[in-house]
Amino acid sequence: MLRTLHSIPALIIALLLVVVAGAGVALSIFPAFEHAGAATGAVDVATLAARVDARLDGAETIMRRPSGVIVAYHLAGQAQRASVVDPATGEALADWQPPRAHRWLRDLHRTLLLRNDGARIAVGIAAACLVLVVVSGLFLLARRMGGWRHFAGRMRGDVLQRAHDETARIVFAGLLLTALTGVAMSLATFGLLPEGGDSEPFGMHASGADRIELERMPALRSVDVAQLKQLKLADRDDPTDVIEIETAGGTGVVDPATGTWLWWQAADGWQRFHATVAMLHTGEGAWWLGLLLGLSSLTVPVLAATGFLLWLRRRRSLPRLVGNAPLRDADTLLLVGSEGNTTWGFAIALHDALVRAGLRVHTAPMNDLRAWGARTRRLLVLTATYGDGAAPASASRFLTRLGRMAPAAALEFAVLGFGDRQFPRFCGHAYAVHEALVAHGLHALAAPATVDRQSEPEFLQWCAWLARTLDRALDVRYRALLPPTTTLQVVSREDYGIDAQTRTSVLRLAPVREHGRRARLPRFETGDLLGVVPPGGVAPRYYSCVSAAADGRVEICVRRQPGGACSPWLADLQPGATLRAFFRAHEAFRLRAGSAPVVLVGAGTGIGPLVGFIRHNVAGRPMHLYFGARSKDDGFLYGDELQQLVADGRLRTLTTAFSRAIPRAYVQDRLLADAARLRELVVRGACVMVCGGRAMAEGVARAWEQILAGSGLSLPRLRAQGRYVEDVY
Ligand SMILES: Cc1cc2nc3c(=O)[nH]c(=O)nc-3n(C[C@H](O)[C@H](O)[C@H](O)COP(=O)(O)O)c2cc1C
Repeated sequence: MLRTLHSIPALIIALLLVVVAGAGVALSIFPAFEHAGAATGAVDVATLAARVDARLDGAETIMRRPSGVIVAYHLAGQAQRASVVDPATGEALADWQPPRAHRWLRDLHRTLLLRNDGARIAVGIAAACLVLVVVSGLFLLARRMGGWRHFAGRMRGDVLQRAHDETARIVFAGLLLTALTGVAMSLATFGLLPEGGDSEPFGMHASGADRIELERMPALRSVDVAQLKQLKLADRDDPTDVIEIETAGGTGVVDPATGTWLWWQAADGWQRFHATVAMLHTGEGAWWLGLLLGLSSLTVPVLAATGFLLWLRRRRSLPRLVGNAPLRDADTLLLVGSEGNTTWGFAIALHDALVRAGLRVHTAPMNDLRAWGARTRRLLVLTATYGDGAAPASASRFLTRLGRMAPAAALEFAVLGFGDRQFPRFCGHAYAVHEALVAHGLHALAAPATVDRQSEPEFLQWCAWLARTLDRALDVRYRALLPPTTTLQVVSREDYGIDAQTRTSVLRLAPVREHGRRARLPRFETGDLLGVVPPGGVAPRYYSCVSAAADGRVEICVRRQPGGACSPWLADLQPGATLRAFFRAHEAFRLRAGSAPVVLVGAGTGIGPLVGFIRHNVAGRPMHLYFGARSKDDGFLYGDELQQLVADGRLRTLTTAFSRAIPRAYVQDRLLADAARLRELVVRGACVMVCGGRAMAEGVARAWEQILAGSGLSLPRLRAQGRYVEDVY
């Protein structure tokens, strides 16, 4: 609902807003320019009027522009002239004319807003839609960030998602202000808001033919120039004429014979409201605000374009279900909680297997649940987790809806969570759903199970358990929903390791020219994952990228797993061979920006992304590497290059641990030996990046717990701050 509320109006109004906002941007920047040229100095209106009257022949009207510039209309010969005047002397400084570009843009903006009824309605609706888009976008963003508490926290997602979210986070206040004031101005142009200021002066005359000097008029002396909008002086040739004045505080008429008020009406609430709205919308009168609003509006095209691309991407990867039974007929309800859609790949495989096994299955997003089907006997939930253990987009309303539904004691259920162990609340949403279903009276078939980073074996293991529980054979044919792939060619390879069966190879790959299009790599960073589907295979295997797209090639480390589905094939590819692969962002394993020291810990192929970070460390940030291999001559990946990186200062220290040397040592032993130095580094703000197998990562985490003991810091705290990150496989 929130997403629909956000995307549909966003798409409809994006174009219109780009035009209106575009002219608005430029307009809102003009007050800032004008302000730069405004003369300053506090005087009252009587003094200003006297000075102008003394210096300029036939001065008729004095205006103070919202930017502070004073403009006087006076006679020059027979013609009327407008001059910018110096309030300190009343002297004309230059002819005044609004800049041509300003006039043109103002006319365009106003034609859209004021002259043409259709356009006025469209712009009014667009402004209302913008309010909706900004507010719904704000809630969506808060949800993605894991709640309002984390609203200012670190952004996650790929480049496109981050560009959209980060821009929105910065400019939402400016856009909301523009939208709300735009709605108010639209309502006012349609007469739906009162204008205020009901009474008008009528038939006012000077009390005598003799006029006192402007400078001595008490009414004009009581008004500061900063308050002035417009002052119309009395006609010299008409002894009965009066002085009319409009200020920020109200409107009045002054008797030139006495200099006192003939009539005064203070601005009422509505007039003040409209003046404030106009000032907030246009920035006229507050040049810095105009600049801020202008810059926010400038981001509308960026938000529209990135939002559209995100929407398109989500739509393209939506799943297609075959043989989906209506809820009322289904004995099995399969609910899916997903945001990036990969969980749907598993759900479709399970759906098809259950249907083949003779069950009547209704599969739907978790948010679609409104009631239990009359024949539903079991509920299966497959859900991902986002934010800080929160629901993914397609499950955001599930728990609230469940709370409103009737208890269903006859229903049995099982939950399978999809997540990433590197997040502190691994599969947090799956556990929350399990508990809510138990609390709702449903019967749990088992404790929640989990799948780490879309692991096919873990999923198949759960399916095997389900088959036994249902007492049915389940033929699960999983096909990952893969993103578009790129063809890569092996350019070079280096092999490490004595045993040919378990050798590790470093492969360097380059993009290939396809369909006549230039060979180019999609964007990816060091530490992101390269997904490779082996010939005849269905599920991708992921390899950490050593290089980044900016390096112009893809570099990965592949360790042959005897009997493995992908690595023996991949590691045997010779230069010239091609493969198809795709990239997956691995946000949780990015090098933190800044100059704080970095402790890199890796073993085996885990060295890959760590070497990449060091290679890119041209600024010489302090980096300390702990690397575990079998021995100096067996599996010591990048041995020569690491020495070189130490020599040129990109790597501060290199500490190795060889598990097949005498005495044998593991990286965690080296870490503990350096405990005092490492504790000091972390206390001073260092971050830690660990890459390698699970057993190594667990050993390393235990070592860090000991290292940090008594330092006032803890591993969970470092993890929560994003200062202890792992890439574990
Ligand atoms: C922004 C973001 C936040 C995430 N937060 C968590 C989390 O808190 N816990 C977790 O176990 N997994 C988390 N994940 C990992 C996803 O749950 C996991 O990749 C899942 O397989 C995605 O499924 P989907 O593509 O169907 O949405 C997060 C992923 C992203 C991109």
